[in-house]
Amino acid sequence: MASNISSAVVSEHHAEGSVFDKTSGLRVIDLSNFEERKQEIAQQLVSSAKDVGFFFITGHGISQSDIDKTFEYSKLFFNLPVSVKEKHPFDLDTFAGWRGLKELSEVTGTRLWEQFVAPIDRPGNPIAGTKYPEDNLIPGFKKHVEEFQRKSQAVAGLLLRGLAIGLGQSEDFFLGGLDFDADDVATLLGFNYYPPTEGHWKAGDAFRLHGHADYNLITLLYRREGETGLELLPGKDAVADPRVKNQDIRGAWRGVPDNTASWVPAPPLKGTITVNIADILTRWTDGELRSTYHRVRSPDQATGEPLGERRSLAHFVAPNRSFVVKSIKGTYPPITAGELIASEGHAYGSKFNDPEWQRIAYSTEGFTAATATRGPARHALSQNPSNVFRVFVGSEDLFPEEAPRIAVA
Ligand SMILES: O=C(O)CCC(=O)C(=O)O
Ligand SMILES: [Fe+2]
Repeated sequence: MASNISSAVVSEHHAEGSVFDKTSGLRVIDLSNFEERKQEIAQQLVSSAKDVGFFFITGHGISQSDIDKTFEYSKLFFNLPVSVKEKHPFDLDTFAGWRGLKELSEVTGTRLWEQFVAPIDRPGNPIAGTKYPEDNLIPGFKKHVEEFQRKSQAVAGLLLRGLAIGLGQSEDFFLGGLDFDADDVATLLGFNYYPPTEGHWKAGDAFRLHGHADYNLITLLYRREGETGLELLPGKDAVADPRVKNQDIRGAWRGVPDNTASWVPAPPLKGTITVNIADILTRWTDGELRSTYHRVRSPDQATGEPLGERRSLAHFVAPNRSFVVKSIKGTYPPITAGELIASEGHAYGSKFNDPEWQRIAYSTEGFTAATATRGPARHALSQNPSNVFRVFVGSEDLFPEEAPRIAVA
């Protein structure tokens, strides 16, 4: 049984020792004493990975002070002036770098999210030396990112060993591409910053992060207590999405319409890391393990959610770029992890000037009463039914240093 979980949030202890979070229904998997318990852990991991593709882990050994320190670096980075951050722009080939509110608003339709995806800065990396601010601006930042990722990657190693065991493969089956010291290491630490919404929205009817599935192998998502908003769409994943061709699960920067019904809230659970299966693992396992769509909804004042800033850390664990991903049953053609990652980056890049894609991904199709009944959105939507997201870009005062590029009808 998980020891460091508050009994107030975890309800059911099932006969076989499984623990589930009451709010989200997600399984809480205790990784402690992995070597002795790996068969049991393996069964729990595979069950969750096949079912929702999301779960919480405890007994992971990452200290709260390491996590807190990484969140402190997040503050230091995002507090830098835009003129500094934009010197390290998002790179389409490696998925690393900074994406600001203005850029993301054009691609995703939301103006409530800023991201810095931090690489491991090895000399052989094509973007070596280009993605970090000068060390005197944030002393020790790059070094800390590497140390933190090394620890987090060790936890990912346990998860991948467990998943391999549970699938009847050799224990190191998924570890082949995870050489952290190689020059083509591709694992990244995503820093997400969602600005405060207080005074701008009265209800939880805008999205901080659009619905998406992660492009990488497996994600360890670090969140802060009380920072709600993450929602999942069980059953809607990379394989189930008809817009993703069955023979081609690769990054496509797919947006799932945010109006789709049945999003399940998954608030953070004290002492745990949230883990999700991502596209490369789905591809590798012929769709057996699910890369599930998820998003971050803006807080709803009516239900007392905090309206202040929100931050998260997404450790996007990925095989090294030269590693060839071959699906177990041969459903998908072999491809290098580097190509998969770059195709996701380029798909994102191609959205800049593609209004038709934005229309399909984020706006009206299937738009239902679920959103239409919520406060300001309803009114604004009635003014401009063509795109629900555009109605929120009127709040330029949120980001005074950025001029609005999208006209509000
Ligand atoms: O901020 C969150 O809770 C989710 C972040 C996420 O899904 C991502 O960075 O891919
Ligand atoms: Fe994600």
